[in-house]
Amino acid sequence: MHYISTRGQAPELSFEDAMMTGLARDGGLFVPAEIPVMSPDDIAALAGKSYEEIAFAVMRPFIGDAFTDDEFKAIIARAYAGFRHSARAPLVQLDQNHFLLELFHGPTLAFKDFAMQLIGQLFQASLSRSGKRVTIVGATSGDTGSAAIEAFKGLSNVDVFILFPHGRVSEIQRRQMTTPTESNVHALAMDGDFDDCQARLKDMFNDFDFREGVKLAGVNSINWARVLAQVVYYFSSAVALGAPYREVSFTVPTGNFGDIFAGYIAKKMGLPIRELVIATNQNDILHRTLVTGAYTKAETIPSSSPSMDIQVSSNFERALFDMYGRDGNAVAQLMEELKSGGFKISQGPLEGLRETFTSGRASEEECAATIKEMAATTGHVLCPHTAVAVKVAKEHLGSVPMITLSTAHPAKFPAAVEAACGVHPTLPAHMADLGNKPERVTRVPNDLAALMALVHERRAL
Ligand SMILES: Cc1ncc(COP(=O)(O)O)c(C=O)c1O
Ligand SMILES: N[C@@H](CCOP(=O)(O)O)C(=O)O
Repeated sequence: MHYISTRGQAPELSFEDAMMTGLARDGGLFVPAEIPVMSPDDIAALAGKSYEEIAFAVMRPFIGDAFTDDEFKAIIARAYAGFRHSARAPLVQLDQNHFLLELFHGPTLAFKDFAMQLIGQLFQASLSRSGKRVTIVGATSGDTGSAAIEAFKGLSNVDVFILFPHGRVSEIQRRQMTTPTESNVHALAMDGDFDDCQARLKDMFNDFDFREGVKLAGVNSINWARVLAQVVYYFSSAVALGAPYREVSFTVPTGNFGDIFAGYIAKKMGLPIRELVIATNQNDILHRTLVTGAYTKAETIPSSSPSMDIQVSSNFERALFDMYGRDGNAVAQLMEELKSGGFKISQGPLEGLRETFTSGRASEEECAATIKEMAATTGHVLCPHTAVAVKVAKEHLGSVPMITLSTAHPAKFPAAVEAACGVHPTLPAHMADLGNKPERVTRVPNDLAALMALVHERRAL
């Protein structure tokens, strides 16, 4: 299995090299040269299997010879051992044909743990084999950062620097990143918004001297391994509801497009998915793009679902690559145009996108009203990201089961949840003392040279 860049100019890499490299050297994102397909019989055979067994069956064809079967099984087992629910990703029925897929039972209470816990184990296995050490720099709008810190804290061969937008994450999200005491963890509160953080991260990857000098690695969903790990729960949930014999649809609260792109991969692998619905908050660039055909950046307006406050939706590039017939030059051209504000999608690719995805948006008022209504009618207290998705999913209910991804625990956003429904969601016991711990954070400017100097200075040699 080889991985190619969405911009067509970088060398093909193996799974392990693509994972350790993060961003391709031409600025593109790695995707598999071919998507392995599972037959209906292969999918039927997943019924009754544990999450870990499904994870092995779904991901194994993508990893090539990076790990033996036994090594990979052990890595998967360690990754999910710390989850607080034996099903790992349980389904909860909301209505006759509407289900929530709860993805917040991992250590940091967000869906990011599914991929980050696995990547943590994969990196450790790879680094202990090679004897190398790496510097991870990540950009977060709230959840990736804490999940990365949890997965890599205390490791002797990794430094982890997390850029988050100052003042634009919830207090719980911030404390998750600023209270760990391990010396290899560096929380950086940057001036600007998430797009600025992600842009500086990509700038670091595109500075080859810096990249080589600090042995830069990335664990955002620019890293293919992140997307791959997220494909698994599409299979586990669809099979639980009758796949391959019954179609299902998914609604996914979307920001950086990694999670819904994982659903797209599941569909390409043969999972019978009828609709993949993109749910956006008021920062609705993806919804507008599907409606108008123009990807046009707007000002990011802070919302109660801060992890989705994004304009430059990184993984959309992977979808465009497929829709443009895997033409790297065409994608490179679009990404060049994006630097000056946006681009128009040609008719054929746009039709492809519209056949593959549908979309919707929820305003702040609609998000709050959904939290209130769901608490009153079902007793389920939703996080704002999930509420955005539930609102949009309800507009797409049809004859097949709709699975809405519930991406974070409501206790990560207590102020917004309490304001919406009057319930103050409490943190699980393992995080109960989060508010009493001292914070350690460095305020940094939105300045590439200053950030690179800080990483150089702080990382352990
Ligand atoms: C809670 C939550 N929901 C939804 C999203 C959006 O996911 P993605 O960026 O993969 O589209 C994020 C951020 O990634 C998140 O943290
Ligand atoms: N919403 C994310 C933004 C980064 O997304 P990623 O999936 O590319 O890591 C967050 O919570 O940080």
